[in-house]
Amino acid sequence: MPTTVSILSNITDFVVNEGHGVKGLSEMGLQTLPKQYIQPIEERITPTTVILDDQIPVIDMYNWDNETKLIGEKICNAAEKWGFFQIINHDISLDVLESVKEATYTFFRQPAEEKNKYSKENSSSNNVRYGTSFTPKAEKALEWKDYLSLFYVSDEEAAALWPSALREEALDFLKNSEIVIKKLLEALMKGLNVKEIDQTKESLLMGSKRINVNYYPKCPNPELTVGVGRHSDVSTLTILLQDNIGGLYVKKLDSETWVHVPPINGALVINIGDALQIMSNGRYKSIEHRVMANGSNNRISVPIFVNPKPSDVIGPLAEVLENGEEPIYKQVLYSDYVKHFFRKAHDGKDTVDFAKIK
Ligand SMILES: COc1cc(/C=C/C(=O)SCCNC(=O)CCNC(=O)[C@H](O)C(C)(C)COP(=O)(O)OP(=O)(O)OC[C@H]2O[C@@H](n3cnc4c(N)ncnc43)[C@H](O)[C@@H]2OP(=O)(O)O)ccc1O
Ligand SMILES: O=C(O)CCC(=O)C(=O)O
Ligand SMILES: [Fe+2]
Repeated sequence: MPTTVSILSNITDFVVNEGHGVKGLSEMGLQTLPKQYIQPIEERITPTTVILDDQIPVIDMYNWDNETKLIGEKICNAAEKWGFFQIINHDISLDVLESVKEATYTFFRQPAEEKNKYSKENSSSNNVRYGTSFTPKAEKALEWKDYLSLFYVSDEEAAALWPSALREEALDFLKNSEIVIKKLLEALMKGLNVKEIDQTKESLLMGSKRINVNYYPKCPNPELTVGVGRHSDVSTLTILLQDNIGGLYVKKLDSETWVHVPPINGALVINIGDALQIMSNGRYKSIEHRVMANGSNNRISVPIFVNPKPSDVIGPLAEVLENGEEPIYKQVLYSDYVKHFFRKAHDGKDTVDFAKIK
C-alpha cells in the first residue's frame, strides 16, 4: 500500500500512469495542492476579472414550431455576440439528463485499474480514452480534471468498446440530442444565407460526434489551479450538460472580463466551436471558456462535441463569401486542425491561428 508521502513524490505516476486521476488524489484528503497543479497567476480565475451584471442569453425553445424565425434570430444573435447561450424546453427529457449524470458517477466511482483499461496506453481503440488534465505531456501545470472521451462511430462499436458503466446512458443522451442539434444548425445556417442543409453540409456540420464525461473532484486550494484552462472548442457546436455546482466561466466578447454560467435545472449550455467560426468566416464566435476548481464539492459535466467528419476540409462557406466578403480563414483538413489542438496545452484562442490567412 503506497503512503501519502510516496504518492506525493511521484504524482504523475499515481495520477496519470496508474489511472487514479485527480479523483484519487482528492480522496486521499490532501490539505495542500501539489505543486504540479499550481497555475501561473495569469491563468487563475480571480474575482477581479469576473463581472456579475451580465450573463449569456437563455433561449426558450418551447414554441419552436410556431416561432421558428424569432427563436432562430435569437440563436444567431447569441452566436454572434456571445458564442454561448443556454437553452430551456429543448425536448430532451430530464430522465435522459439525470441518467447520464448518474452514469458518469458510476463510471468514475470504479477502481483505478478498471478505468485505466481505457487510458491512451491500454485502450483497445483510439475512439475510447480515459485520462486526466488535458494533455499532461505538453502541460507546464496540470488541470484538476479527469475525463472519459468517446468518439461515436456506430451502435455496434459502442456496444463492443464503450464502458458498460455508462454506455446506454451516453448513447441515449447522444440520440436524444439529435433533434435539437438539427434545429440549432438549421437556425444558424439560415443566418448565414444557407438555404438547405444537404448531405455535404450535414457532414461538414455534424458528420462526427464525441461525448466526454468530465469529473472535477473537490480540490484543496482551488484558487491556485483550474478545472479546465482557457480554450475554445474545436467543434462545430458543443452541447454541454452541467450539474448544479457551477464553475464554468465564459469570456465576454472584445473584453478581458468573464461571466459565470449559472446552472439551470434541465437547461443545456450551447457554444459555437472553432469549426463554425471558420465556416462562418468569423461571424459566429467560438469563445474562450474555462472551469474553476471547487473547494467544497465534486462537479461533473457532459459535453457532446458536434464536429465535421475528420476527413472533411473546412473553410469559409461559399454562401458567406457570395457578397464579396474576403475570407479570413483558409481551407484546412479537419483532422489536422484537431490534432494541432490536442498536441499542445490549452492556450486560449491561439488554436484558430492554425487556419488564419496570414
Ligand atoms: C480532453 O479534455 C478536453 C477536450 C476538449 C475537446 C474539445 C473538442 O472540441 S473535441 C472535438 C474533437 N473533434 C473530434 O473528435 C473530431 C474527430 N476526431 C478526430 O479527428 C481524431 O479522432 C483525432 C482527435 C484527430 C485523433 O486522431 P488520430 O490520428 O486517430 O489520433 P492521434 O494521432 O493519436 O491523436 C493526435 C493527438 O491528440 C491526442 N488526442 C487524441 N484524442 C484525444 C482525446 N479525446 N483527448 C485528449 N487528447 C487526445 C493524442 O494523444 C495525440 O497526441 P500525442 O501527443 O500523443 O501525439 C476540450 C477541453 C478539454 O479539456
Ligand atoms: O465542464 C464544463 O463546464 C466545461 C468543459 C469544457 O469546456 C470542455 O470539456 O470542453
Ligand atoms: Fe470546452
